[in-house]
Amino acid sequence: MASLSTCVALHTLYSAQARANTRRSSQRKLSQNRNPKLKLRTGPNGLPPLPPSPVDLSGGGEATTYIRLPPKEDFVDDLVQSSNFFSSEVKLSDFEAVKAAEEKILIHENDRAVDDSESEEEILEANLGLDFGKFELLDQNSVGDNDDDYDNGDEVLGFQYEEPESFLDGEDDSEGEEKEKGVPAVMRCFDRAKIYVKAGDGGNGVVAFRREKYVPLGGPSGGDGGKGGNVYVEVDGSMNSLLPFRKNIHFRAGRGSHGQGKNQVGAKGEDVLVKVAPGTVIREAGKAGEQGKFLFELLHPGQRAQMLPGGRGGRGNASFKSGTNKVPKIAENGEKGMEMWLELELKLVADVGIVGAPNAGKSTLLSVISAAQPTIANYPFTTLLPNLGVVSFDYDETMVVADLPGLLEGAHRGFGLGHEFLRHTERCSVLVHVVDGWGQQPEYEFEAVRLELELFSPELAEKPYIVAFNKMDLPEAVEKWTSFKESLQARGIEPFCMSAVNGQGTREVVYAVYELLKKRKKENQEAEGWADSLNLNHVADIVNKQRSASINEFEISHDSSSNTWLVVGAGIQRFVQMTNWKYSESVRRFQHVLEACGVNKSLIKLGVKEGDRVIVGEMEMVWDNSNDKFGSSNLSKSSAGSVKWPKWK
Ligand SMILES: Nc1nc2c(ncn2[C@@H]2O[C@H](COP(=O)(O)OP(=O)(O)OP(=O)(O)O)[C@@H](O)[C@H]2O)c(=O)[nH]1
Ligand SMILES: [Mg+2]
Repeated sequence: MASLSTCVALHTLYSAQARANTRRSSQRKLSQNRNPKLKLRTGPNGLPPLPPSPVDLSGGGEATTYIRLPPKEDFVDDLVQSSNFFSSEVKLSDFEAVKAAEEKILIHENDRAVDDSESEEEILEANLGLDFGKFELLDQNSVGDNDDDYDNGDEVLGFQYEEPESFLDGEDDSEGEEKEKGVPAVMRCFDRAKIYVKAGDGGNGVVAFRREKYVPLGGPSGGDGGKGGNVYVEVDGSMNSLLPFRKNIHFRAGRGSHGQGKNQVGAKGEDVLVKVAPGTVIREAGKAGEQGKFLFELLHPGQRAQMLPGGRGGRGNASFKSGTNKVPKIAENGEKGMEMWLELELKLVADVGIVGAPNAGKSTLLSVISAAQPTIANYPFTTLLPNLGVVSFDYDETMVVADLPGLLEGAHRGFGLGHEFLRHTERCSVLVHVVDGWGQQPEYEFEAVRLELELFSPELAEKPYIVAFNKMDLPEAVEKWTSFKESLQARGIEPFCMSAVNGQGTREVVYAVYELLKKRKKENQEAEGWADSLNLNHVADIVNKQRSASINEFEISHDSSSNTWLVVGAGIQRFVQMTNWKYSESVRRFQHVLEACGVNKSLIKLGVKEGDRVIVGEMEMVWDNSNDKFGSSNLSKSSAGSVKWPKWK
């Protein structure tokens, strides 16, 4: 297949320099390293296959240090998983090797005769594109030493392949691994998280009677339980990632206090506030591998949505007092707070997204047009996380620009890093496509990245975009510019040329983007206005509606093999959950309710027989034909005729 290289020239140049530098320094540092953990074997060309050193922007190709390094494990993980770091060249076509590895996996899957353990190892190697044979274990001393080695800038890397840990404490392991394959640990959970929220349970009501001097027969005075705490989700403008959910994923609101004597109502449970970054989409967690139901998205700082309302407090006996029952010995349990798993997904709220192949100069462009200071270096995947910058114009007009990690061929299928962040571009109104003018085939690079965008999402490909041909300060780029321009013009696209490094042509690009953005915003204004007026509490409203479901609405299903009848209905199930069975009057009330809401009648109609099991919520009973009521050793069969129960709310 024709070479799709974007960086061949760069890497040939770089690799000669870098190898000479790194060989010298690694030899020096190897001798300083007192406790090396793993040693790299010499590569086929006699040179150690070291990862490329970053090259400073200002230093014109001089080796320099990283501006900010991720923790060592992440760095190693990243290196191990991105096989291309081991080769001296990184190019779009490099991922042919990965494709070949994929095919290898398929062959292994088909070939049942291959020994399992052997094939597993090969598949792993194929996945990583890494030949484990290149490393040899020298010393298995404590892992803690690694940090020291790292801090000293030691170039003997402790390569260890570790299973990526799930961000969900053991839940949905397989899904997480598949989804986050190839992403360094520091980035996991950055823009996706799965959290558990639970509204507070209501406090229980109590049975109490007033006893006071000179107040004979003081009457019932058991207070109601307090309401459980609510769960809110709020946008915190200072957050720009979902990183806090990497460690803390459980959010439980406080339960309401129980009621007390002297008609004291229990205190309300404490609310819980889940803070998310602007641009977070919230979904109900779906089954493994499936996307859950969309609930809402929070865009602006300060926006707050009530997610789950707390459970209602149970009524105390004072609430059950009536003309016919002046001494009620009955109280309710507090209502259980609803719980659910939520999927959070952060999509950056940027106006403009800068996309392009790795090393094209995206971060350099952002650093020139805004005050943002992204890491810039002469190696692919310098940018691991999106960077945001604000471009200011006259009249206080601004636009937010996001610089995204580079896209590779196959990115939509998970190669490289860019796909992890493509979703961020979904919210951008306009894209700037930076093309590396120093690459071997800029037209091909352009096509490949466009195709990735299309494959990821057709809507993304439809977004208006501007093409910026970069590195025009280099003669190689100038040579290619004319043919690139002509080929794009033939397709009706008018590309811009610029040199991000010295700022030439960037002004034109920025103004063109801004014009496009203004036009786009105008078009979208109506839709945005509609979106802003959305009711963010609609989830809580649904829960409240479910709670107020009538007790008369239920469905009965029958399992003839076990002679079981299942009565399902939100109202009646809630009633069972709130019934406090330790009071005998509760049992009578329960019988009465079943009679009144028509469960008994329906069961008789459907042909319930003596001894059949009937299940309502947590309650299991046996049908007793003698008086058409449920019978059970626990349940009283006495008539509840004289008990007046309050209307169900
Ligand atoms: N000569 C020249 N070099 C440039 C120009 N723009 C960027 N570079 C260099 O290209 C290299 C890559 O630049 P970055 O801005 O890090 O590229 P990127 O697209 O953000 O790369 P990734 O984050 O890895 O995807 C750096 O060494 C820059 O100095 C330019 O206009 N001219
Ligand atoms: Mg970058």
